[in-house]
Amino acid sequence: MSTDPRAGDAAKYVDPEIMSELLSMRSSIDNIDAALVHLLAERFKATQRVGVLKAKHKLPPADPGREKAQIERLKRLAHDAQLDPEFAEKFLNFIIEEVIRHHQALTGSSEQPPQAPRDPNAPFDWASDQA
Ligand SMILES: C=C(O[C@@H]1C=C(C(=O)O)C=C[C@H]1O)C(=O)O
Repeated sequence: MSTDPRAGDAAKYVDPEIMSELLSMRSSIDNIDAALVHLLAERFKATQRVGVLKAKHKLPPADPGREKAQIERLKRLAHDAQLDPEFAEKFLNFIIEEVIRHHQALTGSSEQPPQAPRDPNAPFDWASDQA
């Protein structure tokens, strides 16, 4: 029985010579996934600082204009990098939703973020929530 965490179920049905090629590719995937986790951790530290600033100065948790610009920018970058721009948009919206949830928790707002996927053209209606 294999104890290599990269092997997964493939060890049961993949020939040994193909398996070593697969394991080598999975090593790169492991490194990339580790980098993604570290990058996300740094991004959430940065957005948490923004959330503290917003709470301190009573600013709304969401900024739809900033989100729209950021999503458009990342879609252009994704396109240039041969990554599906629609996927990049969904991924960023997923992260932003979580960030807004954190910001709402810091401000004590009960506003629920819109369900994913967030429409970048539909502004988050912070003002009406304050009425
Ligand atoms: C981080 C911020 O707060 C929210 C989260 C954003 C993000 O994760 O990129 C962008 C805009 C805001 O809706 C910000 O205002 O900069």
